[in-house]
Amino acid sequence: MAELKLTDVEKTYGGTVQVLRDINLEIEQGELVVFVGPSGCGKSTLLRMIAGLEKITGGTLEIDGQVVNDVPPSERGIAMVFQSYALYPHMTVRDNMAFALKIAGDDKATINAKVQAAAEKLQLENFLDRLPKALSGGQRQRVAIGRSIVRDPKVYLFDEPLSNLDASLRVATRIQIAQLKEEMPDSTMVYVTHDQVEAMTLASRIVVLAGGGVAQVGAPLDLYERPNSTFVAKFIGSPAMNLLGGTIVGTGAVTTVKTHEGGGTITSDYPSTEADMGAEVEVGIRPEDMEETATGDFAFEGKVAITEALGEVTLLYFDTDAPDQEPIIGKLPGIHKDLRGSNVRLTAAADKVHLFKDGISLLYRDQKVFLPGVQPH
Ligand SMILES: Nc1ncnc2c1ncn2[C@@H]1O[C@H](COP(=O)(O)OP(=O)(O)OP(=O)(O)O)[C@@H](O)[C@H]1O
Repeated sequence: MAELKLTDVEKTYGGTVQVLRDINLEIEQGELVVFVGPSGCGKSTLLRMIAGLEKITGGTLEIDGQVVNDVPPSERGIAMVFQSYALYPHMTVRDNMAFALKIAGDDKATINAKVQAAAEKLQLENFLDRLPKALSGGQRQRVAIGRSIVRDPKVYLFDEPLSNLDASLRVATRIQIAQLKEEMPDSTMVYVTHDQVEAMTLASRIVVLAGGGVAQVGAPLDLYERPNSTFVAKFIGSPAMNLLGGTIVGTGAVTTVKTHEGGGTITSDYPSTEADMGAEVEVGIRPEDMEETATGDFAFEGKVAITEALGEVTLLYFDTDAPDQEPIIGKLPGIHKDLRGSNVRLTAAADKVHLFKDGISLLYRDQKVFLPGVQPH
């Protein structure tokens, strides 16, 4: 039985403004599911509906087999960790963590044991007698997580828990959350973030939300390797996947495409049928899958307008002919500042060349794909 089951869930504000629709998701016990999507797509709203902080205006939400649409937050068996920690400033770490247990009427020995166990999991044993103001942001967030752990909830909900932390603390706390999840393999977690690295590294599955619906659900590397639409292709991965217009000139078990910009010919492992001959498609190649070539097939040839040498890699930004076309980006290992101003041909292995028709991957054209009417940014 799914720990969390959302069936045709929708959210309408004020009877007219629909922000989410047709949300169908099953989250199994032990999963860590991450919601990502462009700003305003409804990630927090969906999380808050699961928590019971926001009314569900259509569909059903089940936790552990029980419909909980009208069950108050405190009776849902969930714990929510917010970006803002929400600690009581005048209470020590120990008292913050013990608070909910005291309210619930647990005895002192039980409370102490639970607080101690949570503090050990979160490396907070040495801070139990401090006030929140004497802690770093990362430590405060761990106290907030500890406050959830002591309650042993069925589901943990995290709403951008790391977004108030600076870059290095963010990395350290992200790794602690990953370790914590490993120590609690049976706990179910739902996590909202803007951060691609958090999504890719923490998630067992990612839910890409956009335009009020679910664009794709899958394991992080599935979404990276087999995005179902140009939207997901551009949203997952940084810098974003390049999309080149092209015409199919060879069909079968592999597909050959002549590209418009930069006039190359490239082969993709995506299969096609004879009926696809001559079809207009978009060829997707990630910057990191582009290779420089002097001979043979290539996807794109152009003049390098800008180089960004980052140390281990160099990003090449190409001039494109079409005024509304985003720059084509290549990411080559090593330092290549000298390529600025020169003509470069880029190619990619056939298994790294994605094909999309009308925004939908050729691999997914027999499936229902939700195409959001918004562009990722
Ligand atoms: N009380 C409200 N009344 C009307 N519209 C609302 C209300 N609360 C949120 N919205 C709208 O619902 C949409 C989803 O908001 P939500 O905060 O869930 O998005 P989000 O994906 O979490 O965004 P972000 O990534 O920027 O935090 C937004 O367009 C927002 O303007």
